[in-house]
Amino acid sequence: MTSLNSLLHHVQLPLVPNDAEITGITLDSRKVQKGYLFAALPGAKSNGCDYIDVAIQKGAQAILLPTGVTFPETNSCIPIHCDNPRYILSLIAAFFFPKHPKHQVAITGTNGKTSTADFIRQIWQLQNYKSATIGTLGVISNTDYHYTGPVLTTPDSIMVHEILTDLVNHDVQHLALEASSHGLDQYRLDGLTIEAAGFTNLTRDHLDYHHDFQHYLEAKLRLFKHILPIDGIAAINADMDQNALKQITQAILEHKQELRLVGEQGQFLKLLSVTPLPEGQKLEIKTVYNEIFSVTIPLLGRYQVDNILLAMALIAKNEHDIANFVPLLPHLKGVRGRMEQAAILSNGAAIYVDYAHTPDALAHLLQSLRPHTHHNLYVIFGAGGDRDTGKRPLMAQEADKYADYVIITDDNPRTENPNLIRQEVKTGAPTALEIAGREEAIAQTIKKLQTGDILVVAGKGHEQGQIIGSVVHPFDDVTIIKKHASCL
Ligand SMILES: CC(=O)N[C@H]1[C@@H](OP(=O)(O)OP(=O)(O)OC[C@H]2O[C@@H](n3ccc(=O)[nH]c3=O)[C@H](O)[C@@H]2O)O[C@H](CO)[C@@H](O)[C@@H]1O[C@H](C)C(=O)N[C@@H](C)C(=O)N[C@H](CCC(=O)O)C(=O)O
Ligand SMILES: Nc1ncnc2c1ncn2[C@@H]1O[C@H](COP(=O)(O)OP(=O)(O)OP(=O)(O)O)[C@@H](O)[C@H]1O
Ligand SMILES: N[C@H](CCC[C@H](N)C(=O)O)C(=O)O
Ligand SMILES: [Mg+2]
Repeated sequence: MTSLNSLLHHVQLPLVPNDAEITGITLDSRKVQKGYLFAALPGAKSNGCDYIDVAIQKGAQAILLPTGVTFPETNSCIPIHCDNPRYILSLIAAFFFPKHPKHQVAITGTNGKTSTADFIRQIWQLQNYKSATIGTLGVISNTDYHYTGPVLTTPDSIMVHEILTDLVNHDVQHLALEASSHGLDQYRLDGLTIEAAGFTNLTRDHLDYHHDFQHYLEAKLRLFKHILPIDGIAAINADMDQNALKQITQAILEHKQELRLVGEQGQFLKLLSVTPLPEGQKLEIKTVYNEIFSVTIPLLGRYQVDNILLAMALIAKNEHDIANFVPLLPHLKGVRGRMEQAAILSNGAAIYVDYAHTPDALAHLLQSLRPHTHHNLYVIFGAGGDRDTGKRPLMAQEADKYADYVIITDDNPRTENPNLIRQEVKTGAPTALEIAGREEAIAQTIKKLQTGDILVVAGKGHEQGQIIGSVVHPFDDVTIIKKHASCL
C-alpha cells in the first residue's frame, strides 16, 4: 500500500489535490479491486481504455491512461494522463514493489537467453549464493519460492516487480532475467536497476511483430540505451552478426558502459579453441590479461560455449574473477530442454530434445551434433502458428543443409491450419518427409534409427503442451520419446 502522490512523485508526474491510498496495481480490468490503480493500455488485440468504466465500477482509485483519452465524470476515481503509460507503469511497479535483489543481470538476443541466465544462476549457486532466474522456464531459484503464474520470457512489469519482491523475501540477492524483444518494446523492464546487460546474438525471429530486422534490433538496443545505467557492464558475443555488433557497441560506448566482448573475436574473454569430446567439450580461453585457462565442460553443443562465456563476463566483478569461475565449469548441468538427452536405444542410437525454433538455432544445433554422429543425423521439427511466417522455409533450409534426414511435423499450430504451416515449411526443403502429428512423427522416426544415428527433436524443448486452437494439450517431447524408445 502506498499513497498515489508518492507514486506520482516517483515518476515525476504532477501531484493530485485529493491524494489517496493505492492498495494494488494492475493492467487488467478483470483483476481490479477496491483502491487499485488500473493502467489502461492500448494493446495488440484490445484496448485497456475500453475497460475504464468496468475498472471504476470495481472500485479503482486511480487510472493511468494515455494523454487525450476521455475520462468519465466521476468523483470516486482519479485519472492520471501521460504520454507513455506502459513506461510509467513500469516505474510505478518498481516503486510499489520496493524490494529488488542487489545484483540483477538481464540478457537479450535471439537465441541463448534462457541458457545464459541458467548458467549464471548455476555459477552463483555453486558459489553458495541464493539466486534466481526469470524467463522462459518460469522462475527458478534455490529457495522454497514457487512461482505459479503465467510464463512469458519477460513477464509484464507488474509481475516482474512482484516476483522481485517475493524473491528478496526469500533472501535472493542475485537474479538473472531474460529480456525478450517484445518485453523491451513494451517497456516491461524499464523500472529495473540492473548491473549488467548481455547480448547473445541477433538472427531472424519475431518479424511478425517487429516487421523488419532493424526494428527488431532497435527493440533489443533499448536494454542498453534506456535500461542499463552509465558504468553498467555490457557483455556481448563478438562473433554475432557484425552489422548488429557495430550498432550495439556504438550504443554502449555512447552510454559510457563497460564493454566486455567474448567469443572467438572476444577481448575480455577470447575463445582459443573448442574440442568436442564424447561427453562434453574441452575449451581453451584467454582473459584480457593473457591468462589462459583450459577446462572441460560436461555439456554438448558448441552454442552453449558462447552462452557460458557470456554468463561469466556478465557476473565477473573484474577480469580476475574468471579464475574463480573456471573451476566451477565442470560442475555445470545441462539446461532443461536444451540439447537434452532423452533416450539411447539398445542399438546405441541417441535421441536429443532441443528448443531450436529459429533458422540460426537449427543450424547451430545440427552442426553441434554432427561430430557426435557416426552414421545419419535426423531432425524432427515444425514451426509455430501465429508467429513469424517468414522463418518457416528458412528453418527447413537449414535443416536440409545440416541433417541427413528431415522430418517436418507440428509445433503449436495455435489458430493456424497445421497442414498449411507444414506446406510453408516444406517450401524450404521439398524432399523432406512430412508427418502430421508430432507423436506420430517421433514414433515413426525412432523405428528407423540404426547404430551410430542421432535424432534431435527440435522446437519444443521444455514445453509441456501442444497448443492447437487455444487449447493446450499435454505434450512433452522427452516423455513421448521415452515411451516410443522403450517399445523397441
Ligand atoms: C503481443 C504481445 O506481446 N502481447 C502482450 C501485451 O498484451 P497486449 O497489451 O497487447 O494485450 P491486449 O490483449 O491487446 O489487451 C490490451 C490491454 O487491455 C487489457 N484488458 C483486456 C481485456 C479486458 O477484459 N480487460 C483489460 O483490461 C489487457 O490486460 C491489456 O493490458 O502485453 C501483455 C502484458 O504484458 C502480455 O501478456 C501480452 O503477451 C501475450 C500473451 C503474448 O503472447 N506475448 C508473446 C508474443 C510474447 O510476449 N513473447 C515474448 C517473446 C518470447 C521470445 O523471445 O521468444 C515473451 O517475452 O514471452
Ligand atoms: N548462443 C547461441 N547461438 C545460437 N543458437 C543458440 C544459442 N544458444 C541457444 N541456441 C539455440 O536456441 C535454442 C533456445 O535456446 P535458449 O532457450 O537458451 O534461447 P532463448 O533466447 O531463451 O529463446 P526464447 O527467445 O525462446 O526464450 C537452443 O535450444 C539452441 O538450439
Ligand atoms: N518464445 C517463442 C517460443 C517458440 C517455441 C515454439 N515451440 C513455437 O511455438 O513456435 C515464441 O513464442 O515465439
Ligand atoms: Mg528463453
